Amino acid sequence: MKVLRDILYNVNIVSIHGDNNIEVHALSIDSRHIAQGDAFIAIKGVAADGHAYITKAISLGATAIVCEDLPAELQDGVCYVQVSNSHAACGIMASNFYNNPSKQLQLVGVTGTNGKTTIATILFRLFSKMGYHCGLISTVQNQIGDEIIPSTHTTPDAISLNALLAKMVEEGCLYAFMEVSSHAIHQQRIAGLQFAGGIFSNITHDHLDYHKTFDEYIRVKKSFFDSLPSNAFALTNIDDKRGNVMLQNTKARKASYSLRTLADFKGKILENGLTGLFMQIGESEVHFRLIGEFNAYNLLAVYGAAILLGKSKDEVLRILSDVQGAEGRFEYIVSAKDKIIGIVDYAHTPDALLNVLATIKNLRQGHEQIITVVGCGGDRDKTKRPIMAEVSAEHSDKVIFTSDNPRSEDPAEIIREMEVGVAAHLRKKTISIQDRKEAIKTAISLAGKDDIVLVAGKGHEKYQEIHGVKHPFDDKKVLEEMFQLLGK
Ligand SMILES: CC(=O)N[C@H]1[C@@H](OP(=O)(O)OP(=O)(O)OC[C@H]2O[C@@H](n3ccc(=O)[nH]c3=O)[C@H](O)[C@@H]2O)O[C@H](CO)[C@@H](O)[C@@H]1O[C@H](C)C(=O)N[C@@H](C)C(=O)N[C@H](CCC(=O)O)C(=O)O
Ligand SMILES: Nc1ncnc2c1ncn2[C@@H]1O[C@H](COP(=O)(O)OP(=O)(O)OP(=O)(O)O)[C@@H](O)[C@H]1O
Repeated sequence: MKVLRDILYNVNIVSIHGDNNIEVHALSIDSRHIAQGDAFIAIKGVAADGHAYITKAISLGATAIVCEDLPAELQDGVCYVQVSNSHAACGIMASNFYNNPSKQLQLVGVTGTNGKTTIATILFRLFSKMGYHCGLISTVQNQIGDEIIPSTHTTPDAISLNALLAKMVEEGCLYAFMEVSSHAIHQQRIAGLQFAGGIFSNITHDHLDYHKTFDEYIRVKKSFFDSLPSNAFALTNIDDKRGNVMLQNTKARKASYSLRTLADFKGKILENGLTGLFMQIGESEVHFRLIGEFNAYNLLAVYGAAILLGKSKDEVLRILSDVQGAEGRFEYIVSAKDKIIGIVDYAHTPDALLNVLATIKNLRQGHEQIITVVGCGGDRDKTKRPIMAEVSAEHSDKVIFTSDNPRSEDPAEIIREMEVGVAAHLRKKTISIQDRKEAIKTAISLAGKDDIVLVAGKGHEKYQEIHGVKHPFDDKKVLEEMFQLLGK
C-alpha cells in the first residue's frame, strides 16, 4: 500500500482533481483486474482506448484514475490525475510503487532483432554460475534463481515488470538480465527503470506491421540507448550496419564487440562445428558448447557485458565455455538408426532463418540433404512471409511450408503468401502441408542417413495457436515421436 502522491513522484502531471493523499492498493492498466482501492491508468492502446473503461474501473472500486483526457464528469471520492503521457506515467508509477527495484540491483537490458533471449539467458547462467543470485526476464521464461515464472511477453508491461524486479530484490538478487523488445520501448514499458547496461545485438527486417517503416524501427531501438544514464554501459555489435548508430547519442560508456574489425571485445572463430565453437577472444583460445557464427556474436556480447560489469576475464571464459544455449535455439537431437539430425530453432525472421541455414550448411560434413519445415505466424508482419519462403527454398534441398501459429488468420492463406516468394526454378523443391505434425512427419520420411531436418519458427513454444485456441504442440517432442514412429 502506498500514498498516491508518492507514487506520482517524477510523473509529468497536467492537472490533479481530488485528494492525492489517498492510499493505493494496487496499480492496473486493465479495468477487468480492478479491485477496491486500486489506481486505474487509462492507456490509449493499439486495439482499444483505456479511457473508455474509466467508468467501469470506478464501478469496480478504483479510487484513483490516471489519464490523458479527463472524463466530462468527475465523480466524488475519486482522484483524477491528468498526465501528458499515460504510457510513461505507468512506467514511472510502477517503479515508484515497487520502491524502484531497478535501482536496487544491476539491471542489464538486451535489445536487437535476434539474439535477445540467447544473450540474456547466457548472462543469467554465467552470473548464476559465478555464485550470484540473479533474475531473468525473457521470452522463454522468467526466472529468479531456480524458480521459473512463466513468461507471457518478451518484455512484460511496466507493472508486471516492476513487480517481478521487486520480487528479485526481495529475494536477494544482485543482477537481473532482461530482454527489451521494440514494442516495449515504444510502449514505454521500461520507462522509469534504471539500467546498469544495455546491449544491442543486431537489427534486421521484423515487426514492420507494428513500426511501419524500418527507419522507425531503428529509431525506437536507438531511443533505449539514448535513455541510458552516464554510469551505465552501452555495448554494441559493430559488425551490424546500425551498431554505431545505436550509440550515437547515449550518455553511457560506449563499448563494442566484433568478429570482423577492431573492437573493445574482438573475437575470431578458429573452428565452427557440430560440437561447438573454438574461438580466440583477446589472448585466449576457448571452446564453447554453442554452435554457429551467430552464437559467436552472442558469446562476445555476454563476455563484453560481464567484463564491463567488472568480472574477471579468466573466470568468465572458463564458465562460458561450459554454458548451454537457450531452449529451442539450435537444439538438436539425432535419430537412433539413420543418425538424422533434427534441429529445432526459433528462427522466425528472414535473417534468423538465413543465419540458421548458413550455419547448418557450414557444419555439414558432406552432401547430406537439408530439409526445412517452416511456417509464418498469423496476425504478425506479413511482409516477411515471401522472404522467409525464398530464404528457405534457396538454402535447403527440400522445403515443407506449414503452419506456425496462424492465430486468427487462415493458415492456408498464410502459406499461399509464403509460396509467392519462391522463384520458379526453386518451386520443385517445395511442398505445402498445412498440418505441422504431418509436415514434420513428411520431412522425416523424406530424410535419409545423416540428413538434417530443420524445424524452424516455434523453438521452445509448447503450443500452436489456431483460430485463437492454443493446442499443445512441441516441435522437439514431435521430432522424437516421428523418429520412433518411422523407425529412423
Ligand atoms: C500490440 C501490442 O503490443 N499490444 C500490447 C499493448 O496492448 P495495448 O495497450 O495496445 O492494448 P489494447 O488492447 O489496445 O487496450 C488498451 C488499454 O485498454 C485496456 N482495456 C482494454 C479492454 C478492457 O475491457 N479494459 C481495459 O482496461 C487494456 O488493458 C489496455 O491498457 O500493451 C499490453 C500491456 O503491456 C500488452 O499486453 C499488449 O501485448 C499484446 C498482447 C501482444 O501480443 N504484444 C506483442 C506484439 C508484443 O508486445 N511482443 C513483444 C515481442 C516482440 C518480439 O520481439 O517478437 C513483447 O515484448 O512481448
Ligand atoms: N546474434 C544473432 N544473430 C542472428 N540470429 C540469431 C542470433 N542469435 C540467435 N539467432 C537466431 O534467431 C533465433 C532467435 O534467437 P533468440 O530467441 O535468442 O532471439 P530474440 O531476439 O530473443 O528473438 P525473440 O524476441 O523473437 O524471442 C534463434 O533461434 C537463432 O536462429
